[in-house]
Amino acid sequence: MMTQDEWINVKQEMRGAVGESKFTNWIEPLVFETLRDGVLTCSVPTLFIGNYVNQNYADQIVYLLARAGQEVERLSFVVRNDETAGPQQQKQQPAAPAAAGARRGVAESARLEERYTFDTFVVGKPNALAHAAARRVAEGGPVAYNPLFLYGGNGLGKTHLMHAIAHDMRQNRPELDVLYLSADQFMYRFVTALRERKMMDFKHFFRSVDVLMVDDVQFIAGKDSTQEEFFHTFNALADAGKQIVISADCAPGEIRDLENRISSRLASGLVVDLHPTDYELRLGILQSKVEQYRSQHPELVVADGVLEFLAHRISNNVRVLEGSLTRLFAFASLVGKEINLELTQDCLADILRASDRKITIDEIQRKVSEHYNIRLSDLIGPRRMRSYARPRQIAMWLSKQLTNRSLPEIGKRFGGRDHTTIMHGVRKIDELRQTDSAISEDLEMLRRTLEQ
Ligand SMILES: Nc1ncnc2c1ncn2[C@@H]1O[C@H](COP(=O)(O)OP(=O)(O)OP(=O)(O)O)[C@@H](O)[C@H]1O
Repeated sequence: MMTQDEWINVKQEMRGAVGESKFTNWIEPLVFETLRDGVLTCSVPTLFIGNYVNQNYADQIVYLLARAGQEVERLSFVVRNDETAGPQQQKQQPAAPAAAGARRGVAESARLEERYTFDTFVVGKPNALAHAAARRVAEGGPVAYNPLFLYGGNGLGKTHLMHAIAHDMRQNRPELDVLYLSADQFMYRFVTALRERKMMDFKHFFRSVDVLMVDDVQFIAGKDSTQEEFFHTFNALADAGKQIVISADCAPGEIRDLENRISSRLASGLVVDLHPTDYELRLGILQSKVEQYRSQHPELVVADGVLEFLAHRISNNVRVLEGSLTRLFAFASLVGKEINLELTQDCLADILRASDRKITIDEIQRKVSEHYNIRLSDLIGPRRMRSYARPRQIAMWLSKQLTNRSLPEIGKRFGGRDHTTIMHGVRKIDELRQTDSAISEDLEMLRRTLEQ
């Protein structure tokens, strides 16, 4: 025989032992129901809580009960609803919404854009690796890349690839619960759960998925409690062998104000970079978009040379490229003309002017030598001291990233060096920026000033 008061005392002792937040999350919701044949039964809002308590706190609770003179061998949990709640049910929110939402499938995650599929994703050198990794994750099997971390600049296709993974899974493995959402939606749900005191539901919701995809994770950097919760969610899922896919605008180690333990966890799977588009990829994307449009508007005629012109002149960002085409299509159908070079130049004058601003290797070399306070001639010249060699490799890396110049062309601008030297320099910096935060910060800073 055990009284409610004795149980409350045990709970209060647990409060002291586990701390306030764990107490609120896990112990407070336990409502004593019966003690029979050495089995203490409590009701809980969700079975998840029961399982969690069993795994993490059962021994401690049994020990405290023994100290209070109660012989308990094990704990058992039943899920309560409003009608069956025990006499001292706390102000716990009903569990129904989370339980019902638990098996929600892809459709109940954030809205997925229909057209963001693998079929509509054009693959080229700059995004081949990211595409292959995304495909592999969508296929499933043993979780080889966990997490898959996709990063790259604006409009390079991160969201498209994430939606493509989700679409693919929905089609081929409908039994999986796939949750896709942006990091700000994660934060919004977290803050709402806190405010409405529904943290249990929140935790249950996120820990019950098979695949978690969080887009633009840089958004939670600097938001302390959201980061913390994200970290726990991440660990719980990863430990349970669930697939996680994350995207951001830069590499894990380069996300400002993101705690180290989180960035190193994010970097613990496969980290893949979507590089700025090159001419071939831009042309391929343009051709594919025109084909898609023409399948519905066969009257559209695009003169020879227009797509090549656009692929040459418009920036890396695929969003800008798409926007240009959409404007051209609208304009052409309005005036009932074919899209030729003249119409293109008229219609896109502002976009073309804006993308005229190209970063040059000269500019990069100047900025880098200023930043490291060395002479331009030393940056380009033959001296091999580390204090020159490292900035030189950084300038090579930036030239590769921010211009469309080939390795031999870059080599020529660095005192006539061979393209293999440039390749070595670029690789070295690629390695260092993963491990050396000073270098990765320098790169980010230089990139920003150059892109202004
Ligand atoms: N390789 C590609 N093939 C076809 N379309 C692409 C490709 N890359 C990007 N796009 C298109 O470009 C647009 C921008 O892509 P997306 O939103 O995925 O970029 P993002 O990397 O998530 O950008 P941001 O960081 O700004 O959110 C989308 O309409 C997408 O369909």
